[in-house]
Amino acid sequence: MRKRIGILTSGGDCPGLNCVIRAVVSHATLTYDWEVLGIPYATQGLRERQAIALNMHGWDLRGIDPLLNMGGTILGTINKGDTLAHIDEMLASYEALALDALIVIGGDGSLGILHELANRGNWNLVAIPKTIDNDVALTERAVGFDTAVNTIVDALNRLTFTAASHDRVMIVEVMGRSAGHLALHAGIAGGADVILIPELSYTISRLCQHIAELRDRWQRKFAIVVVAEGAKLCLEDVQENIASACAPPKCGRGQYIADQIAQCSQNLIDTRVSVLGHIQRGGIPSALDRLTATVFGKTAVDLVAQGKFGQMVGWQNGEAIPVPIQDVVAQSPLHVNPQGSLVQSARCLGIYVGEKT
Ligand SMILES: Nc1ncnc2c1ncn2[C@@H]1O[C@H](COP(=O)(O)OP(=O)(O)OP(=O)(O)O)[C@@H](O)[C@H]1O
Ligand SMILES: O=P(O)(O)OC[C@H]1O[C@](O)(CO)[C@@H](O)[C@@H]1O
Ligand SMILES: [Mg+2]
Repeated sequence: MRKRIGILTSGGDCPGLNCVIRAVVSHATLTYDWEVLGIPYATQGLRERQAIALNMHGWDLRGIDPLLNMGGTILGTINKGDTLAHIDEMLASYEALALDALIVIGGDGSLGILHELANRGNWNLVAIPKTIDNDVALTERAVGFDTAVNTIVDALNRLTFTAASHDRVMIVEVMGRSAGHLALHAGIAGGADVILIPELSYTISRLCQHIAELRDRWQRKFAIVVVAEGAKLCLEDVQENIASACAPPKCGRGQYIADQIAQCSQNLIDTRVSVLGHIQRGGIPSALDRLTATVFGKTAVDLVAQGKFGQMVGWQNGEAIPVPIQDVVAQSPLHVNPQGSLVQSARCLGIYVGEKT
């Protein structure tokens, strides 16, 4: 019998989601002649029993396929809501839509929620990792991360010249509440002098010392500081700074660090803060994200064809392979390894990445 599969995107949007949808729809229809239903707004669409028929090639009048390079998700997404309160409606929807399988594209948070739903409803679930945070376990790639890194690197390139022209310390706040992959990758690739991430706490005195050293020892009058939104102070500094007018969450991490740096020395240090915010989630997907999205989408459809459910498509050692969603959820969010090559390389290049653990 002709299969009917559902597909949804959940969690924060990112570049490359449409490219996954394109690959799934193309492979499912061309190779297997299945019907593909898009569930809008993730769990909300499931709850409201909404579905849109997706056909091959969302071509415009000139025959261009916009899904290859369009940011965001044509299905819409959500990253909040009390799913447990509406669990029965969602379970009933899967049955009512007569789905043979559901392909979900999500980050660690979404995969946890959908895995739970699938267990309770006995759904045939296949997952694809996406997130600019890159914190999904058991995969070396997640759709959207590469584009976000490139977006930040582009911003750092621009900020370096204006920082150098004015002898300023530029503080650049990037996303990453609990994992610092984005800050670390972009910071190294973008030539940052300081990278502060949730996994490695920093001290104000070492931060100030590093900025002073750049100036006094290396005659560098400007500096680039990349701060993840979840960067953490060392415990002793937390106690001292708790009463500070601008301690997080009263202010963002970037502004807080700018204030601390400005007070570092008698010499006036001129600071400016750029919060990149949701710019990091926008833009057209990079070539790498398009490739990852395409292979992930194709592999997910094959897993459905083979009846291999409860699996996420992961990227390991240059190949797309199935990994149990249960293990992914148990091991996520994936944190930066403080002893890993990236942190060690950053340190050897004279970047302050927080204290050694
Ligand atoms: N579809 C959803 N429905 C309800 N709550 C959600 C949904 N997606 C995410 N959340 C909430 O957001 C929390 C964190 O998820 P998060 O925002 O990290 O999404 P994600 O899927 O991991 O994607 P990303 O990290 O890329 O945004 C979850 O633990 C959950 O509380
Ligand atoms: O503003 P929103 O959409 O709730 O999401 C913000 C969060 O989502 C993420 O971008 C991941 O997509 C986090 O790094 C960030 O903290
Ligand atoms: Mg997440």
